[in-house]
Amino acid sequence: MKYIIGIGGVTNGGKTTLTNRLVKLLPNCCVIHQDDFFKPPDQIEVGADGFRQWDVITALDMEAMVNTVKGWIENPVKFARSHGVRLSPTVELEDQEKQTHILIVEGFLLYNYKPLVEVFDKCYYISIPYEECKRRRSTRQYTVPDPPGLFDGHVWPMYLKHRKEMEECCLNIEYLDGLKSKDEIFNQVFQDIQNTLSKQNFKYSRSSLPISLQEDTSQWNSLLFTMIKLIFLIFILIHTWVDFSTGQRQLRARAGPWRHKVQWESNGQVYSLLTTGSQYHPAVQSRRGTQFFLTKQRALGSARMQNASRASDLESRPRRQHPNSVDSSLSPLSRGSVTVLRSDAGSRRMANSLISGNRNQRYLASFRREALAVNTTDPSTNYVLHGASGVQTLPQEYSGNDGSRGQRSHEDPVTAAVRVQTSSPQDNAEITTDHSDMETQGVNLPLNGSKTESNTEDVAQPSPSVERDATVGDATVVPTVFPPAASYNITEEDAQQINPENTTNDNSQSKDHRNSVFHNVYPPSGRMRSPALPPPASGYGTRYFHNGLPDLIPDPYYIQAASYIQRVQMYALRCAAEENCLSRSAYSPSVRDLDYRVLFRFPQRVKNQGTADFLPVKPRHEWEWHSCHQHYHSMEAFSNYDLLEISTERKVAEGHKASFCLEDTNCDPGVRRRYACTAHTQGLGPGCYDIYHANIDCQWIDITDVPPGNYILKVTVNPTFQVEESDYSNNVVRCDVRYTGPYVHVRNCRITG
Ligand SMILES: Nc1ncnc2c1ncn2[C@@H]1O[C@H](COP(=O)(O)OP(=O)(O)OP(=O)(O)O)[C@@H](O)[C@H]1O
Ligand SMILES: NC(=O)c1ccc[n+]([C@@H]2O[C@H](CO)[C@@H](O)[C@H]2O)c1
Repeated sequence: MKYIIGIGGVTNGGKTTLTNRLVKLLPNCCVIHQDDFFKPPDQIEVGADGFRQWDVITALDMEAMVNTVKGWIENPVKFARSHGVRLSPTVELEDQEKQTHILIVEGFLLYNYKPLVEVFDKCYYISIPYEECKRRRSTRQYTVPDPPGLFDGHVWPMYLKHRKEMEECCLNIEYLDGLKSKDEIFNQVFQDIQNTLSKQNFKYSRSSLPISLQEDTSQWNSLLFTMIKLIFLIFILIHTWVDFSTGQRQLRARAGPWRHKVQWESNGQVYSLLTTGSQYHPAVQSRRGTQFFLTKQRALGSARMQNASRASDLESRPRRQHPNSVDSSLSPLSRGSVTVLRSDAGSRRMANSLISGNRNQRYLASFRREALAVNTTDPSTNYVLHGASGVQTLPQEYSGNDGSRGQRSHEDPVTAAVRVQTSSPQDNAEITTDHSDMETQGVNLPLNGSKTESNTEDVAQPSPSVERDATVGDATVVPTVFPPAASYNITEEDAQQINPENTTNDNSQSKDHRNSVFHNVYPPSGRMRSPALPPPASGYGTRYFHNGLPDLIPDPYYIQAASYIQRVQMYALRCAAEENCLSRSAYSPSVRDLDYRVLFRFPQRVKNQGTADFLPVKPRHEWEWHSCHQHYHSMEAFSNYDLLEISTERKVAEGHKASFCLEDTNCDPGVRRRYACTAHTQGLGPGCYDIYHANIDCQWIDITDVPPGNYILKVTVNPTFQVEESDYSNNVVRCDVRYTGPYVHVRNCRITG
């Protein structure tokens, strides 16, 4: 049985407050928030009144919203699971027919869009008078804060207009007085839902609904039977848990082939990868003297010791790793001999993507794609996939090192689609963007739509505007030679000049090959093959946009769209350690390579909305080469990540400078990509976006030492103002973070200046 409830009403009427309370008490209840289907700010029309028209139906991606509702109708169990909604245990055991599933759709413009109106079984509408509405609204901080005069100039007039239209439509709506207390409103609605459901003979489990329904003896018998099945289920779960918790200890005690097990955890789900052990080469001290976390106290026997010496050998030999692949020593998946990948947790829930809290099916595709993209550079690689409960699984970010910022993939969407198809519906992170009080979280299932629209286009599918010509593409032109020490950036045209044949030097033995270990050892002049380029002009040589100033703006929607927790073992974090992406405790000598770090991962998208290129401060010859990630660092700090205490804004996790490689990952329609990290041209042109997916290396805060609680995530771009911008007030995004241990809920991301 499916029951869809609409909770509409005026802004700040108390829709979200009511919804959150209902969700907690109604069984198998999912929520869709209309606010999560707002289009991104730059797609919101500016009216003749000068205001962005937020309060009209075209500001929302209603098609996506309706599709999301349809997704629930098609399969509420799958939907609930994929959005992290806890289902009552009986759902697993009962007939589909007997199950009750409830969907609450909450929003300010629910009853003005016909395709949506048609789905409701029950419509509520909360209203409050003008003064109260204005008062409550003034206390609110939306993702995009209200400019002065918006309420009187746009919000309230639009509310009156829409309400009139709705009333003329003769819908059967139950009006609620939003001036009543929260309790009163809740009791009224809850009672009403109960009555309706019992009238319709909906059957609830007694434990999940706090009213007793008429039950006969046969129902009691069935309940008893269900209880027995439940106890059995709990027994199995405990057994599995005990097995797992002892797993790591056993692993340490054993040695030899097949004993090496890569384990990681994403949003509460544990994954593991068994390898022959031959793929793993322990890290050695880095050239830069970074202290490594790999401990010498490993008790893994002689097989490992051999590996260790092999690793040292490797360090002194040319490393022939494609820069777009992960370090093979850390990446069993990128080699041919990978053997077993399995999901210990059975039905695996993947970390990226859609979310309880941030909600849109189209996001789902894009982030799943991202999550599922495995860096398999070797086509001969075979995978054997096991799902403990028969659920098909694919490797996601099997380690912390699935890709660096220099290795951002622009994956073929077809491949992506295929991968998405093979994923299970459970492959979703639990991310909440609900803007209500953090305590009232419940089992929200927000599906962020608005954000979705643009992000999907930007991430999941190649934007029509993006010109993916060979000179900028990841795999084609990479200048195999470098200009002499000079203070300029190489633009796409420069790259062409340097490598006029537009070919890649494929001889990996050559010292000029970009992957050659000699590449960084020889002075740049030794690698010079092209005529010297003209001396730098001011502005580091860009010939495109050097008038005006750049203006970076981080995308708040992007951050909250795909945040999750990942637990990764130390030895899979070698590059990260080298880049100082871990907190101090990771470098303690007592830390073993099988110990876990807890990583709070999130994506980032930064736009240059200014009128000039954002260019690295350092001249090119001063860029620092990071061999682990195979890219240059062109400025001291491009972006900082911090986790703060809410009241004092004190840092609770040692933030770190985000690893980065500036590039035009994507551009607005009509704007050409000119900077590509893989072509060693770093910069961000006006109208372009520098995108960092949540599953790349170092795209996190190491929160191993942070206790569960509520925090603020602070993301700052151009934190030290090294590069001049026209506006620094939009460089910081703050988000509300609720960290529960296995999960993190990121909400209310906003630009805070
Ligand atoms: N019955 C009530 N009495 C007094 N204050 C209330 C009541 N219900 C909600 N509020 C307060 O009003 C504010 C807005 O509530 P809420 O977020 O639930 O509204 P909303 O209708 O979802 O708004 P919007 O659609 O604009 O997001 C909050 O500060 C909330 O605490
Ligand atoms: N959620 C948002 O992105 C957003 C941005 C700007 C304004 N709003 C307001 O939200 C209300 C509905 O809940 C509307 O009145 C919008 O003005 C929301």
